[in-house]
Amino acid sequence: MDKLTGPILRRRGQAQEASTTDQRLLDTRGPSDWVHQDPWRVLRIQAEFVEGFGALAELGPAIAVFGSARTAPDDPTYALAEEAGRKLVEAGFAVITGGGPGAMEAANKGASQADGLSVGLGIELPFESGLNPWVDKGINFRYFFARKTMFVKYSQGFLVLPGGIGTLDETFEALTLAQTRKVTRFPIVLVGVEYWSGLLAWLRGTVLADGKITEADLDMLTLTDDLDEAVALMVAARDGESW
Ligand SMILES: C/C(=C\CNc1ncnc2c1ncn2[C@@H]1O[C@H](COP(=O)(O)O)[C@@H](O)[C@H]1O)CO
Repeated sequence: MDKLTGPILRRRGQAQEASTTDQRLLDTRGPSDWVHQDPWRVLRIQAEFVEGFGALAELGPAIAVFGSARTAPDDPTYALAEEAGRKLVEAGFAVITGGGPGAMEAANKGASQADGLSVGLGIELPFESGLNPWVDKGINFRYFFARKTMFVKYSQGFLVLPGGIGTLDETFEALTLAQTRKVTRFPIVLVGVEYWSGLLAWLRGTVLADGKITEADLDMLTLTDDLDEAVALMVAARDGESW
């Protein structure tokens, strides 16, 4: 016998519902464990996309700045991140970070103090840190994948400061999307020659040498210590010039 529960068809021994969907909706005495189940989570995930798209749709040109959550305020990289935030604003960009501490906080601080748009895409973590005080427009996400979509959709370039696993994840996500042409090619600039050289040497000496990537893949990355060069690349890409 066919049994239809909403759009779901069940036949031949598939678990049968004892009631219809609308009966269960109207029955307030029913169990509430469904709010913790995956089908319900899909709605929360959708809500994150809707809120993110709604909040960021009119942002204008923006650059994502990635970098370590652990960069201390007395670390020279903190000052560099602050300067990056400021210079990006002076070049006409909004600055998007992960909204957390360290390099994210510094880039938001530089952007905010330069009277630019300082955006933080925070993430709910088991250890609470919250949005840093220099975020002027913030969204808190539960799901990393929804948050990552926002970085890629609303940034015209990525400026990557020294960082750890989170920074590497974000950088390689951008590289994967650019390599597979899921996004238009955009600048991905690693700032910090000493810090990033080892990674680039390994990519060239092992990954490229073993045929797992091409020279063109490596060309997607720019390595520099010079923030002006980094910002100039972002500007050229935004203005449709070759870079
Ligand atoms: C580790 C600590 C707090 C973490 N808080 C974060 N808040 C927001 N975004 C974060 C946080 N941690 C990582 N991220 C994302 O990854 C990148 C930095 O990761 P890394 O491993 O530190 O390189 C960053 O760009 C964020 O998008 C308490 O110190």
